[in-house]
Amino acid sequence: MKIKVGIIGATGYAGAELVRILAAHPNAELAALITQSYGGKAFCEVYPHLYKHVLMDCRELDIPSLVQEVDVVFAALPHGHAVPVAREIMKYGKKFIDLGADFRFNSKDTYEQWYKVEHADPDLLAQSVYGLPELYREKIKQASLVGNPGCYPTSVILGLAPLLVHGLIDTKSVIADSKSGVSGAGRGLSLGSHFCEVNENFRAYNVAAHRHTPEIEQELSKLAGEEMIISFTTHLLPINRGILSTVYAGLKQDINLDQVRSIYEEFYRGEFFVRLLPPGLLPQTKAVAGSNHCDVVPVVDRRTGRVVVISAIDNLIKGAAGQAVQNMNIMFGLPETTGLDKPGLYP
Ligand SMILES: NC(=O)C1=CN([C@@H]2O[C@H](COP(=O)(O)OP(=O)(O)OC[C@H]3O[C@@H](n4cnc5c(N)ncnc54)[C@H](OP(=O)(O)O)[C@@H]3O)[C@@H](O)[C@H]2O)C=CC1
Ligand SMILES: CC(=O)N[C@@H](CCC(=O)OP(=O)(O)O)C(=O)O
Repeated sequence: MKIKVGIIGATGYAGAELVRILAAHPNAELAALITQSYGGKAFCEVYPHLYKHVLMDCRELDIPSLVQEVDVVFAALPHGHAVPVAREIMKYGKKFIDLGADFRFNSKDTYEQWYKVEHADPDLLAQSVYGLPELYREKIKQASLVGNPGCYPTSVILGLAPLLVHGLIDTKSVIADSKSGVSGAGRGLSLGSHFCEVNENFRAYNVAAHRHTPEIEQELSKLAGEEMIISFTTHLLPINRGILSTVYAGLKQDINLDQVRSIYEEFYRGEFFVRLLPPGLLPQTKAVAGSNHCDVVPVVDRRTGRVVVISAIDNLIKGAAGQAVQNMNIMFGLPETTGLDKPGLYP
């Protein structure tokens, strides 16, 4: 039996990655590719790399007909747009996975404050599960509505989780310094994404104001069991895909690297997608590009008493579409790695 899938926002960068992954997924069947601008056009005209792999046309959203054809719907839309769509689709008993920010928050007020839109359905928000499988697998199994994590939060939370669960770091001392490739900004045109603005350039943006800050703080606070506030700075790298986060935190006790590494080994034992790299290797964006892996390495700096954690993901895969498919696999009782077990591309 194949899971019938609809994708709303299939023509964005995250949506197109969903299409690519699901076209090769042995237990999924693409049923509807929904767009706002390309109705009636062949999908492979919008994304030629999928010629001969995806034969469908794009179409516009019509919920009554869509729900007759699908078991699950993914939304890869700008924030604010998924809520009304999820509400209608879920009335028909269909599962819903949102790649945007509309269902990630425990608090409607926090979402509204940072995303500057009203949340149109707080009751639905309360039903959603935060879709980070390595932390919430059991809840995701029961969920009908999943808020897929943001790309930067995935890298920072997976990097710090073992240290927080073991109470090893000073929770007031965390600084996360993250860098992303340009596909993180989506396919839409904007001055900041132009070739001449990005190429041979490197800059910080949204300093002390990035909207992923409260999402990261929400999850770190749950892991720590206390309210956490962090410094979080994002930077734009002149590459297509990839996020590298460098996270600094003060250690609360004298602990050596071997002890820290064994805590990570234990925490991520059995997790295929999170790779604690062996001594001598450090995470890099090229080593995860095209795969659903999150590479992690903690380093103890005994001179400063800090731990430095480096983590890397592909923002479009573990940071978006791959993680969303991982969630779908869990929600439908499939092995979690189905359709996602391929290594990335190198160079
Ligand atoms: N890019 C990334 O690395 C990540 C993205 N995300 C999230 O995923 C979502 C999609 O991001 P991304 O793919 O980058 O964005 P894109 O800008 O590349 O794509 C947006 C998609 O949404 C559709 N769309 C845009 N505006 C509307 C609207 N008003 N009504 C209906 N559909 C609309 C577009 O349709 P059309 O093409 O027809 O105009 C397109 O399919 C966002 O919420 C983003 O935050 C999450 C993690 C990582
Ligand atoms: C490089 C780049 O611009 N990245 C985006 C990623 C944010 C994103 O995808 O945000 P939501 O999923 O929370 O909507 C940014 O920093 O805004």
